[in-house]
Amino acid sequence: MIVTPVRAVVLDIEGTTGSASHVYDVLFPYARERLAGWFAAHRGEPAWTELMEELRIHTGDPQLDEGGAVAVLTAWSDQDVKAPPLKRIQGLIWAEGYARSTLTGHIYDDVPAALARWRRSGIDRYVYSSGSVAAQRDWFAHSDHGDLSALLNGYFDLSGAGGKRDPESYRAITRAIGVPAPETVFFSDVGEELDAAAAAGWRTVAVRRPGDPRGPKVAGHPTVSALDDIRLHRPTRREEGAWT
Ligand SMILES: CSCCC(=O)C(=O)COP(=O)(O)O
Ligand SMILES: [Mg+2]
Repeated sequence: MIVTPVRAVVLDIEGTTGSASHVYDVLFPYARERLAGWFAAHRGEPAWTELMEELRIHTGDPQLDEGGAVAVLTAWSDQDVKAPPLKRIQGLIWAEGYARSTLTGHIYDDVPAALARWRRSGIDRYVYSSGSVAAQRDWFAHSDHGDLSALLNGYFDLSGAGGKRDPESYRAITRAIGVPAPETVFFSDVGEELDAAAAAGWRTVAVRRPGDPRGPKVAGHPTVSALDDIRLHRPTRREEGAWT
Protein backbone atom coordinates (compact mmCIF):
# COMPACT_ATOMS: atom_id res chain seq x y z
CA MET A 1 0.00 0.00 0.00
CA ILE A 2 1.33 3.46 -0.90
CA VAL A 3 0.15 6.57 0.93
CA THR A 4 1.03 10.09 -0.20
CA PRO A 5 1.36 12.96 0.59
CA VAL A 6 2.65 12.36 4.14
CA ARG A 7 4.70 14.67 6.35
CA ALA A 8 4.07 13.03 9.75
CA VAL A 9 3.13 9.67 11.19
CA VAL A 10 1.58 9.24 14.62
CA LEU A 11 1.77 5.77 16.12
CA ASP A 12 -0.26 4.04 18.82
CA ILE A 13 1.72 1.70 21.10
CA GLU A 14 -0.31 -1.23 22.45
CA GLY A 15 -1.31 -3.54 19.58
CA THR A 16 0.42 -1.39 16.93
CA THR A 17 4.12 -0.89 17.68
CA GLY A 18 4.20 -3.29 20.64
CA SER A 19 2.39 -6.37 21.81
CA ALA A 20 -0.94 -5.91 23.58
CA SER A 21 -0.32 -9.05 25.62
CA HIS A 22 2.99 -7.61 26.88
CA VAL A 23 1.07 -4.56 28.14
CA TYR A 24 -1.74 -6.63 29.71
CA ASP A 25 0.22 -9.63 30.98
CA VAL A 26 3.52 -8.02 32.00
CA LEU A 27 3.28 -4.23 32.44
CA PHE A 28 -0.16 -3.83 34.03
CA PRO A 29 0.37 -6.60 36.66
CA TYR A 30 3.89 -5.29 37.37
CA ALA A 31 2.49 -1.89 38.35
CA ARG A 32 -0.65 -3.25 40.07
CA GLU A 33 1.41 -5.39 42.48
CA ARG A 34 3.58 -2.41 43.42
CA LEU A 35 0.95 0.31 43.99
CA ALA A 36 0.89 0.12 47.80
CA GLY A 37 4.68 -0.21 47.94
CA TRP A 38 5.15 2.86 45.76
CA PHE A 39 2.94 5.02 47.99
CA ALA A 40 4.76 3.82 51.12
CA ALA A 41 8.22 4.38 49.60
CA HIS A 42 7.48 7.86 48.23
CA ARG A 43 5.14 9.24 50.94
CA GLY A 44 5.42 13.03 51.21
CA GLU A 45 7.62 13.42 48.14
CA PRO A 46 6.53 15.85 45.35
CA ALA A 47 5.47 12.98 43.06
CA TRP A 48 3.33 11.48 45.86
CA THR A 49 1.72 14.85 46.62
CA GLU A 50 0.99 15.61 42.95
CA LEU A 51 -0.52 12.18 42.43
CA MET A 52 -2.75 12.45 45.52
CA GLU A 53 -3.96 15.88 44.34
CA GLU A 54 -4.68 14.55 40.84
CA LEU A 55 -6.54 11.55 42.29
CA ARG A 56 -8.67 13.72 44.60
CA ILE A 57 -9.67 15.90 41.64
CA HIS A 58 -10.28 12.94 39.33
CA THR A 59 -12.40 11.00 41.87
CA GLY A 60 -14.17 14.12 43.19
CA ASP A 61 -13.22 13.02 46.73
CA PRO A 62 -11.14 15.71 48.51
CA GLN A 63 -10.78 13.39 51.55
CA LEU A 64 -9.26 10.50 49.59
CA ASP A 65 -6.41 8.99 51.63
CA GLU A 66 -3.53 6.74 50.61
CA GLY A 67 -5.49 3.54 51.22
CA GLY A 68 -8.37 4.85 49.13
CA ALA A 69 -5.92 5.88 46.41
CA VAL A 70 -4.47 2.38 46.22
CA ALA A 71 -7.98 0.88 46.13
CA VAL A 72 -9.20 3.10 43.30
CA LEU A 73 -6.01 2.65 41.27
CA THR A 74 -6.24 -1.14 41.70
CA ALA A 75 -9.85 -1.13 40.49
CA TRP A 76 -8.97 1.05 37.48
CA SER A 77 -6.07 -1.27 36.63
CA ASP A 78 -8.35 -4.32 36.78
CA GLN A 79 -10.84 -2.60 34.44
CA ASP A 80 -8.15 -1.08 32.17
CA VAL A 81 -9.59 2.39 32.77
CA LYS A 82 -7.53 4.91 30.79
CA ALA A 83 -7.43 7.40 33.68
CA PRO A 84 -4.50 9.87 33.67
CA PRO A 85 -3.62 9.33 37.38
CA LEU A 86 -3.35 5.56 36.81
CA LYS A 87 -1.25 6.14 33.71
CA ARG A 88 1.01 8.49 35.67
CA ILE A 89 1.72 6.03 38.52
CA GLN A 90 2.10 3.09 36.14
CA GLY A 91 4.79 5.08 34.33
CA LEU A 92 6.54 5.90 37.62
CA ILE A 93 6.54 2.24 38.73
CA TRP A 94 7.63 0.93 35.33
CA ALA A 95 10.50 3.47 35.33
CA GLU A 96 11.90 1.70 38.40
CA GLY A 97 11.61 -1.64 36.57
CA TYR A 98 13.39 -0.33 33.47
CA ALA A 99 16.14 1.16 35.66
CA ARG A 100 16.65 -2.28 37.28
CA SER A 101 16.51 -3.97 33.84
CA THR A 102 13.61 -6.14 35.01
CA LEU A 103 11.42 -4.62 32.24
CA THR A 104 11.93 -4.00 28.53
CA GLY A 105 9.50 -2.46 26.06
CA HIS A 106 8.22 -4.96 23.53
CA ILE A 107 8.60 -3.63 19.98
CA TYR A 108 7.60 -5.61 16.90
CA ASP A 109 10.54 -6.45 14.62
CA ASP A 110 9.36 -4.29 11.71
CA VAL A 111 9.05 -1.08 13.76
CA PRO A 112 12.70 0.13 14.05
CA ALA A 113 13.26 -0.28 10.30
CA ALA A 114 10.01 1.53 9.46
CA LEU A 115 10.91 4.45 11.74
CA ALA A 116 14.38 4.66 10.20
CA ARG A 117 12.92 4.50 6.67
CA TRP A 118 10.47 7.30 7.40
CA ARG A 119 13.22 9.39 8.96
CA ARG A 120 15.30 9.01 5.80
CA SER A 121 12.25 10.09 3.78
CA GLY A 122 11.88 13.27 5.84
CA ILE A 123 8.65 12.14 7.52
CA ASP A 124 8.25 13.19 11.18
CA ARG A 125 7.51 10.42 13.67
CA TYR A 126 5.35 10.79 16.81
CA VAL A 127 3.74 8.50 19.37
CA TYR A 128 0.24 8.93 20.81
CA SER A 129 -0.68 6.49 23.54
CA SER A 130 -2.82 6.28 26.67
CA GLY A 131 0.40 5.55 28.54
CA SER A 132 1.98 8.68 30.05
CA VAL A 133 4.66 10.47 28.03
CA ALA A 134 7.23 9.29 30.60
CA ALA A 135 6.08 5.69 30.13
CA GLN A 136 6.24 6.04 26.35
CA ARG A 137 9.77 7.45 26.48
CA ASP A 138 10.90 4.57 28.72
CA TRP A 139 9.22 1.97 26.49
CA PHE A 140 11.15 3.11 23.42
CA ALA A 141 14.39 3.90 25.30
CA HIS A 142 14.45 0.44 26.95
CA SER A 143 13.02 -1.58 24.08
CA ASP A 144 14.01 -5.13 23.24
CA HIS A 145 15.54 -3.58 20.07
CA GLY A 146 17.67 -1.17 22.11
CA ASP A 147 17.23 2.57 22.56
CA LEU A 148 14.96 3.82 19.76
CA SER A 149 14.53 7.36 21.13
CA ALA A 150 16.53 8.96 18.34
CA LEU A 151 14.01 7.68 15.80
CA LEU A 152 11.14 9.65 17.34
CA ASN A 153 10.30 13.37 17.25
CA GLY A 154 7.83 13.50 20.14
CA TYR A 155 5.13 11.93 22.28
CA PHE A 156 1.49 12.70 23.16
CA ASP A 157 -0.65 11.28 25.97
CA LEU A 158 -4.09 11.68 27.56
CA SER A 159 -2.99 14.62 29.72
CA GLY A 160 -1.37 16.51 26.85
CA ALA A 161 -3.72 15.75 23.95
CA GLY A 162 -6.90 14.23 25.43
CA GLY A 163 -8.74 10.94 24.92
CA LYS A 164 -7.92 8.81 21.91
CA ARG A 165 -11.55 8.43 20.80
CA ASP A 166 -12.15 12.21 20.65
CA PRO A 167 -11.49 14.01 17.32
CA GLU A 168 -10.51 17.13 19.28
CA SER A 169 -7.40 15.31 20.56
CA TYR A 170 -6.16 14.83 17.00
CA ARG A 171 -6.84 18.50 16.24
CA ALA A 172 -4.72 19.40 19.29
CA ILE A 173 -1.87 17.23 17.98
CA THR A 174 -2.17 18.84 14.54
CA ARG A 175 -1.73 22.26 16.16
CA ALA A 176 1.25 21.02 18.19
CA ILE A 177 3.18 19.38 15.34
CA GLY A 178 2.36 21.99 12.71
CA VAL A 179 1.62 19.44 9.97
CA PRO A 180 -1.67 19.72 8.03
CA ALA A 181 -4.19 17.06 9.04
CA PRO A 182 -4.47 15.52 5.53
CA GLU A 183 -0.68 14.98 5.53
CA THR A 184 -0.67 13.18 8.88
CA VAL A 185 -1.22 9.41 9.13
CA PHE A 186 -2.39 7.68 12.30
CA PHE A 187 -1.58 4.02 12.87
CA SER A 188 -3.69 2.15 15.45
CA ASP A 189 -5.30 -1.21 16.13
CA VAL A 190 -8.52 0.33 17.51
CA GLY A 191 -11.33 1.31 15.12
CA GLU A 192 -12.79 4.00 17.39
CA GLU A 193 -9.39 5.75 17.60
CA LEU A 194 -8.99 5.63 13.82
CA ASP A 195 -12.53 6.96 13.37
CA ALA A 196 -11.71 9.93 15.63
CA ALA A 197 -8.50 10.66 13.72
CA ALA A 198 -10.36 10.46 10.40
CA ALA A 199 -13.02 12.84 11.73
CA ALA A 200 -10.21 15.34 12.39
CA GLY A 201 -9.11 15.03 8.75
CA TRP A 202 -6.15 12.67 9.25
CA ARG A 203 -5.27 9.73 7.03
CA THR A 204 -5.56 6.40 8.84
CA VAL A 205 -3.98 2.96 8.65
CA ALA A 206 -5.26 0.15 10.86
CA VAL A 207 -2.72 -2.35 12.16
CA ARG A 208 -3.84 -5.85 13.04
CA ARG A 209 -0.95 -8.08 14.01
CA PRO A 210 -1.11 -11.79 13.06
CA GLY A 211 -3.18 -13.79 15.54
CA ASP A 212 -5.06 -10.76 16.88
CA PRO A 213 -8.31 -12.25 18.27
CA ARG A 214 -10.29 -9.29 16.83
CA GLY A 215 -9.48 -10.43 13.29
CA PRO A 216 -7.38 -9.12 10.40
CA LYS A 217 -9.53 -6.13 9.33
CA VAL A 218 -10.77 -2.89 10.87
CA ALA A 219 -13.96 -1.65 9.19
CA GLY A 220 -13.61 1.64 7.37
CA HIS A 221 -9.81 1.78 7.38
CA PRO A 222 -7.10 0.23 5.19
CA THR A 223 -5.54 -2.48 7.33
CA VAL A 224 -2.00 -3.91 7.37
CA SER A 225 -0.48 -6.69 9.46
CA ALA A 226 2.98 -5.06 9.62
CA LEU A 227 4.50 -1.66 8.94
CA ASP A 228 6.52 -3.21 6.08
CA ASP A 229 3.25 -3.49 4.15
CA ILE A 230 3.05 0.24 3.62
CA ARG A 231 5.13 2.84 1.78
CA LEU A 232 4.77 6.50 2.71
CA HIS A 233 5.94 9.40 0.58
CA ARG A 234 6.32 13.08 1.24
CA PRO A 235 4.35 15.40 -1.04
CA THR A 236 5.54 15.69 -4.63
CA ARG A 237 6.39 19.18 -5.95
CA ARG A 238 2.96 19.34 -7.54
CA GLU A 239 1.35 18.51 -4.17
CA GLU A 240 3.54 20.98 -2.22
CA GLY A 241 1.39 23.75 -0.88
CA ALA A 242 -1.85 22.00 -1.85
CA TRP A 243 -3.10 22.32 1.72
CA THR A 244 -1.76 25.77 2.48
C1 LIG B 1 4.29 2.13 27.39
S1 LIG B 1 2.81 2.89 27.30
C2 LIG B 1 1.78 1.64 27.99
C3 LIG B 1 0.54 1.52 27.29
C4 LIG B 1 -0.64 1.77 28.17
O1 LIG B 1 -0.52 2.08 29.33
C5 LIG B 1 -1.93 1.66 27.59
O2 LIG B 1 -2.91 1.89 28.26
C6 LIG B 1 -2.07 1.31 26.15
O3 LIG B 1 -2.55 2.38 25.49
P1 LIG B 1 -2.48 2.56 23.90
O4 LIG B 1 -3.12 3.89 23.73
O5 LIG B 1 -1.05 2.54 23.48
O6 LIG B 1 -3.28 1.48 23.28
MG1 LIG C 1 -3.60 0.28 20.70
